[in-house]
Amino acid sequence: MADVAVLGAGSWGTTFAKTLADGGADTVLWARRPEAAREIDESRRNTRYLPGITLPASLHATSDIRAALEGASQVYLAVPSQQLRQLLREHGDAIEAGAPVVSLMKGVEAGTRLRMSEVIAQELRIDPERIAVVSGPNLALEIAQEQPTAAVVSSTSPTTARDVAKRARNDYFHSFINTDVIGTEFGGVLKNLVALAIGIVDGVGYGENTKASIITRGLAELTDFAVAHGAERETLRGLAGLGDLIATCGSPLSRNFTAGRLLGMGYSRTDVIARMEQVAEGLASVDPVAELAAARGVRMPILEQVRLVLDGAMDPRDIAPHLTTDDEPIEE
Ligand SMILES: NC(=O)c1ccc[n+]([C@@H]2O[C@H](COP(=O)([O-])OP(=O)(O)OC[C@H]3O[C@@H](n4cnc5c(N)ncnc54)[C@H](O)[C@@H]3O)[C@@H](O)[C@H]2O)c1
Ligand SMILES: O=P(O)(O)OC[C@H](O)CO
Repeated sequence: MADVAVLGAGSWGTTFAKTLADGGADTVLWARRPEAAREIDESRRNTRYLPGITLPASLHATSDIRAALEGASQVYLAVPSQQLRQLLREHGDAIEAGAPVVSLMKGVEAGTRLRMSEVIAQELRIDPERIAVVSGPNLALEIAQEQPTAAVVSSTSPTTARDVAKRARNDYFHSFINTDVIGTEFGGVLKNLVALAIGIVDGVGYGENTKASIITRGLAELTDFAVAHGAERETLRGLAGLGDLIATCGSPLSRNFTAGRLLGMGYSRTDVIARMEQVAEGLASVDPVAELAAARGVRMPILEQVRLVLDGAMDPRDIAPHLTTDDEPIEE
């Protein structure tokens, strides 16, 4: 029995489990594939997702999800967003009563358009005060290499946020806290969409002016969207907004940037999905976010263009920080 359980042994789940274990938490990582659990447990490696990284001996792995959850006083979730509901439906009853449940994910559920904390609350029927989310400029491999990094832990309960932040920290990883779950979650979701746009720009071969223009307008766009849904404007200027935009839009480690780059090079949506070996959450979040924006009347020209490129309805070379139909100057 471990004190802390992490579900999902991809690049982020494994890195976060290492981060917790390096901070002194007695941690177990659940991997769907038995061979992945065996490799982590016996060889201290997860070669598929974290090449070159040696995992701490104190971190244990199992493919038995119910054994992983037994006795865990905190549960961290790191599976692709579209898979979360089914996982909780099948195994949520094994989560210990009262244990905080923490989303490490950055997606919106297609169809329901719900954020991950909302899916958790709905499926587990637990008090939102027991739920936390972690977000920020957190490219997994850099953290696994123990490069100094910060994130923000958000919960409507300051106590839950503090309890999680105290565990999720070590010499190279620091957790700040806030109570703006909406802003923190939407920051992580929407930066993926801007990263897709920047990847498209890169794939086309445009330079830094175009990228800086789109990142800056992207920040305005995602802030308007989040605020319209109840977020605090300030959150989007923090680690979960601006911070994550800088990391994700500037790094070839980002899967969303990589997916966008392929689109910019002329690959179709289907080809891009087929070529991605890890999850690029932005691809599944584009439509639900566009639907949410339309419902609240939020103008999102960058998102709209990414959507058109994905649908094959726009030449990637035409992507710009504004819509070509924008004739009248608008306020910055
Ligand atoms: N990788 C990062 O740098 C990073 C950083 C911050 C947040 N995140 C977020 O973390 C979440 C997970 O991303 P990741 O990078 O670990 O993805 P990944 O593609 O590296 O790994 C996904 C993991 O989920 C497992 N999985 C897939 N389908 C599943 C299912 N139906 N049930 C259970 N497990 C399943 C896979 O086997 C794999 O172990 C995403 O929402 C992502 O946005 C990732
Ligand atoms: O690889 P991405 O594009 O999913 O980005 C990973 C993290 O969210 C960066 O903070």
